[in-house]
Amino acid sequence: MGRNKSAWRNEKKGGRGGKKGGGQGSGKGDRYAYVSIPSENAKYERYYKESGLIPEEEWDEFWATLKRTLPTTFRFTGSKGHALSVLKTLQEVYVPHLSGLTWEDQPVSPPTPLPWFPDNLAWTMTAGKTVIRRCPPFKRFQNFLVAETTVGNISRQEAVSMIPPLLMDIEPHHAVLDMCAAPGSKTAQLIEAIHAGEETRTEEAIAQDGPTDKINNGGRPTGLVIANDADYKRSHMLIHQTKRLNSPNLIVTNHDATWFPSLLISGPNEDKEYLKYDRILADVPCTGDGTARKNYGVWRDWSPGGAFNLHLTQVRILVRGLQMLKVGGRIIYSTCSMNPVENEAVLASAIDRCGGLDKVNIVNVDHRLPELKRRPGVTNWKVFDRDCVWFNSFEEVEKDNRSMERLSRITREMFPTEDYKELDDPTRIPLERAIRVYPHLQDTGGFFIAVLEKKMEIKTIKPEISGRKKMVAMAKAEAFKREKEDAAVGDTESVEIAAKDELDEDIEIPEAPATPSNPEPEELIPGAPESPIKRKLEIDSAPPTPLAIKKTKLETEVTVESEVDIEVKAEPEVIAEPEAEIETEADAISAEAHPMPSEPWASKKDESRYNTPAEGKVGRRNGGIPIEEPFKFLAADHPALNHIFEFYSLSSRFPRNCFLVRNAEGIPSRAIYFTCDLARQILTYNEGKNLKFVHCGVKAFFKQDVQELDVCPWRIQNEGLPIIEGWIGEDRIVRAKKRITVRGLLKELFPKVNAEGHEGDVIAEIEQRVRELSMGCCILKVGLGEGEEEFDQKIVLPLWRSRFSCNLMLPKDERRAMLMRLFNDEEEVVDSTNKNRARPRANTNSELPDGEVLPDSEVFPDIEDAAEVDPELEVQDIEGEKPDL
Ligand SMILES: C[S@@+](CC[C@H](N)C(=O)[O-])C[C@H]1O[C@@H](n2cnc3c(N)ncnc32)[C@H](O)[C@@H]1O
Repeated sequence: MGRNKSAWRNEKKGGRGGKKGGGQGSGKGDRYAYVSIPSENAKYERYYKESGLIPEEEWDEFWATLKRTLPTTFRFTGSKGHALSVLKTLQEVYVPHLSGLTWEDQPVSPPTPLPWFPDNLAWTMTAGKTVIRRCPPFKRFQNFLVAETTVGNISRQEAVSMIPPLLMDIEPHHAVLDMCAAPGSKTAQLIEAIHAGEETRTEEAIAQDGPTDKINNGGRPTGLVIANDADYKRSHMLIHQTKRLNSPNLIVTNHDATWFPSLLISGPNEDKEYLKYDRILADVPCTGDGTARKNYGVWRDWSPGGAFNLHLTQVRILVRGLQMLKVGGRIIYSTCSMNPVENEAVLASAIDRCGGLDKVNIVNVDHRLPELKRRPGVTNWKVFDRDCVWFNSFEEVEKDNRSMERLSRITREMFPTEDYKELDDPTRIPLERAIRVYPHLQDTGGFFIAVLEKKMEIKTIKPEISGRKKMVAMAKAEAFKREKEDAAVGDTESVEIAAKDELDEDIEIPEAPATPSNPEPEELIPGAPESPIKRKLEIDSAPPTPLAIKKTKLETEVTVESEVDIEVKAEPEVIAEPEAEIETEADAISAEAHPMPSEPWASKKDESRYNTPAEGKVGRRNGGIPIEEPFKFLAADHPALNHIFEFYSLSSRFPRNCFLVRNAEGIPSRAIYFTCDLARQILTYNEGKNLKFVHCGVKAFFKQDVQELDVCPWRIQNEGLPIIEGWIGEDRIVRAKKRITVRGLLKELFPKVNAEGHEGDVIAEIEQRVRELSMGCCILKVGLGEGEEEFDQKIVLPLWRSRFSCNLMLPKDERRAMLMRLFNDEEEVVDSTNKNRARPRANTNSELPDGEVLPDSEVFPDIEDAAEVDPELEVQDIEGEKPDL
């Protein structure tokens, strides 16, 4: 945020330090002009120039590309049928209008698909911000992108960041762990993969007869994604980022991935066992030096020591992931760094610790994504120390006579061993199977990816040699040596033994990662506001908690002992903060999850999020530790569920045991959430074990104030609708075919039920059917029509039948997105009744004229969520909030 702002401010001022011109396609219309940020860092340049990683003949192009602003890339939500129709709109409506344009006499390119991404589902766009804001066809395109992003059909994501999930081959039954998930762009892809093909499978399942549906689970996936991040606030960004996907197959956790706890689930014989994952993503914290094209902080803060700091944490995360993986399962290790110390050295070290190639190997993925230009992982590299001295081996470090403090963080594991270099040695680790993506190859950021497969259970983990302990040992040894030399007595052998003892001791107690009481040297952790380096720092500088104290012991368990399933015992109880409240908090700190305010298609909502400091709405805390509401499952025969199943004639094949609420009493007082069976097992079997679950479940039903006793107060939430709609009985369904009906319902709030034959009768087609319906929630199903006036796609929307009107329960931004997509209508939604303006303070309907029911939570979703937790908050917030009319 800060970085980009300053970058653009600099540009307006004429810039400082940035080079001008050059590069392919440079011109006013394209982004291919050097941006005037100080894209200079002598050490960074020297490191990559002298590293030998980039062939000499490619250097100029590599370096020039790194200095250019990254093109904007975005992705369609592949698992949603809806999103595919949005892709069609892009291809058939927008691209033709954006082709062949010039701006200020310069050609401007239309968006094009990323050649290596399957099914044209990801696109790249080089048009600059000025063009997007000022050139009318691009401006219209921007509106389209904003609208579709808001409703979850499009996600803005850096191109290279899309690669790891594509190599995971996730299937709907997989248990997937995303160890370092925030802000969640890859998590979204993992969730989409879990839900791939669900729409078709569900339709087939619904069409089947029969009382039970155990085998195909009603078409729903049986797998699960667990998205974890060690940073509490960032773990809540995950909720925000994934919310648009409405997945019941998601749990968000907040643990340090180096000792991610083992989770109990049902075993095959009614017993319990620890969950092992089919797929794991370890997209670890890194220096992020491949992100210089979008992260100004890299230019400002890159230093050779950054990689040393992170190497050990990266190894530990990967080793813990390998422990938790099923035999035959795959873990993807990735970073947005190009430095071998954070990449190949980590792979080699983790494989070695796990027992070598018999246990874990690197999978050859050369044939995958054939259009992706890449370079193989390196088998030989040098290490550049903080004084910009190159070392070819650890022996050279040991011989160096500069102060130990200067060399302390360099460990043997950071170097290639001789056998990596022997390409024909079948026992060496095939590091060349990893993927290196360099910016100049396909106009992207720099990235590293490796796919690892677990071949056998890992029984023992080889210990690590800690840099810090080594430093102490070596410093002591050196001091001792000097002492001896000074005294002209002593033998060098005893000095070596002293050092060795320290190193051995190190094996017993691995080094704890940096904490406030164990800070990193400042030079090594520069704090660029949005840099990944800063992100690491944020975690390290979190207030000390009992959790941090516990770390050392648990890390010892992970890295030294045989594979022990970790059960967290000593952490203080952590209870969920009310989600809505935290989302607000997370909104303010979101650095990466959303388009930056300066992004041309960042929505207003996103911009305000960035402009709002994280203050005011602080969640409840217990001694600095966030308080989370527990997840309580409703009994299958709970009266609220009985009422719901009866009112909506919900099929008996729809599972009743996966509904939950978020309060300690387990009372369905406001919202009822739905999740999958594996998530249910995890949340119930691991309850009371101090695990930090921060999110699970899709809001399926919400309790509405109703005027009459026989009206079911449980209305279907829009986010839960896709999961439930197919199982609802005909009694609560209104069917339509005509475009005019859909448009009218989207365009107008509270259209009259009794306007038959009068002007403004927007629901003529369904009026009779709506009159027959009893009051309350129902669903509108628009079928596949063939006539000219009919719709050619399926739509299902929640509808509320009031005494005098029927109203779609959709937030305005969703109405706008649909109006734009389906009818190319960019005009405002109308409220012909004007009733919202006289909206009462609280969300009671009794004060409304004509007995209308306002779907409050749809108009004010955050407020209602917050109100669920604290009734006082409800009144205060509603008073303070201005309806967006
Ligand atoms: C490179 S980012 C992950 C990006 C993410 N996978 C995505 O695609 O949006 C690294 C994340 O790791 C988190 N992190 C840092 N140290 C961690 C640890 N020890 N355990 C778990 N997460 C950690 C950071 O908070 C940060 O969100």
